[in-house]
Amino acid sequence: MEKILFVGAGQMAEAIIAGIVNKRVIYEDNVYVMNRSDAERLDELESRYGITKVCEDRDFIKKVDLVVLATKPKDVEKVMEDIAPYLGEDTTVLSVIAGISINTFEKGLGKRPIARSMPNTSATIGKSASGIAFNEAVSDRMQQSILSLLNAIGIVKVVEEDDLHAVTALSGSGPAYIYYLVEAMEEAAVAQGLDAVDARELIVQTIYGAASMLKKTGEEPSVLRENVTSPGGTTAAGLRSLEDHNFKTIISDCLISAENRSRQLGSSK
Ligand SMILES: NC(=O)C1=CN([C@@H]2O[C@H](COP(=O)(O)OP(=O)(O)OC[C@H]3O[C@@H](n4cnc5c(N)ncnc54)[C@H](OP(=O)(O)O)[C@@H]3O)[C@@H](O)[C@H]2O)C=CC1
Ligand SMILES: O=C(O)[C@@H]1CCC=N1
Repeated sequence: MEKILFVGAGQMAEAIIAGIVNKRVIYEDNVYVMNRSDAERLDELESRYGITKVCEDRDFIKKVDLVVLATKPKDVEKVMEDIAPYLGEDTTVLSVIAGISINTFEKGLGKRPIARSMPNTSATIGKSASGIAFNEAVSDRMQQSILSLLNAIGIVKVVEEDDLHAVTALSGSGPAYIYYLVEAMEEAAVAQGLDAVDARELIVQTIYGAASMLKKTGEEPSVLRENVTSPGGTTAAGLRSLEDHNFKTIISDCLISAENRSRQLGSSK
């Protein structure tokens, strides 16, 4: 793949750009970005990553191999209208937009190679957990190129398109749940008398250590949990409180709400 153009220059576009440029999957000279109106933002991305902004020159879109759509779902109709006339016949489109189906893109952009993915913002440091589905027009070669891109920013699972709603709820939104957990643990620890800075460091290391244990030992989470839990001890007391508050139901409701919202975003188009 030679040239990539990001349409949309927000949080998610930057996370992917940072990941692929820092990992050298593609030279920054071959990465381009455009947005709707925020010129300062394009300058910021240019100077931060050495990539190139595309402003008025819509014909440039014809010259790229891959267009990454990274706008909000509500803007998708307008974006498709804006870029459709300029897409080359074989240009592949990779969406990172939550909820919007491949079928919607085929209708708005014509039958062409389309990949629909769901990365997360940890792409910034090469730690995204992404899901992806392709339409049948994406060649094996292009699939491999796109998978290489997503592998460079973390891990990627190829899934049935419909499962992307669940992936969005799980790993697309997932970092926010973990950050919320950190906020809650920190507030509670400070209320118990710990220094906020110490508490933050202890929490981050605890989450990092637990995630690393899961990854490195390959052990079941329930086994690792039991290893921590002494009979009649502190962990058992803490876990009992989580059970009393229906922790698993809370998490299940959280994922179902997010999945439903992803479906709604798609069906309102
Ligand atoms: N943030 C996250 O954690 C994740 C987000 N996503 C998905 O990524 C997408 C983008 O999210 P996020 O980066 O947070 O959003 P932001 O609001 O940060 O960025 C949206 C970008 O889209 C641009 N834009 C809007 N309309 C147009 C248009 N007509 N033509 C060109 N550019 C346009 C905006 O430009 P301007 O500023 O000039 O208006 C802006 O640069 C969403 O669809 C979301 O579902 C997926 C995974 C994770
Ligand atoms: O909140 C959202 O809709 C987007 C999709 C996944 C993460 N952020």
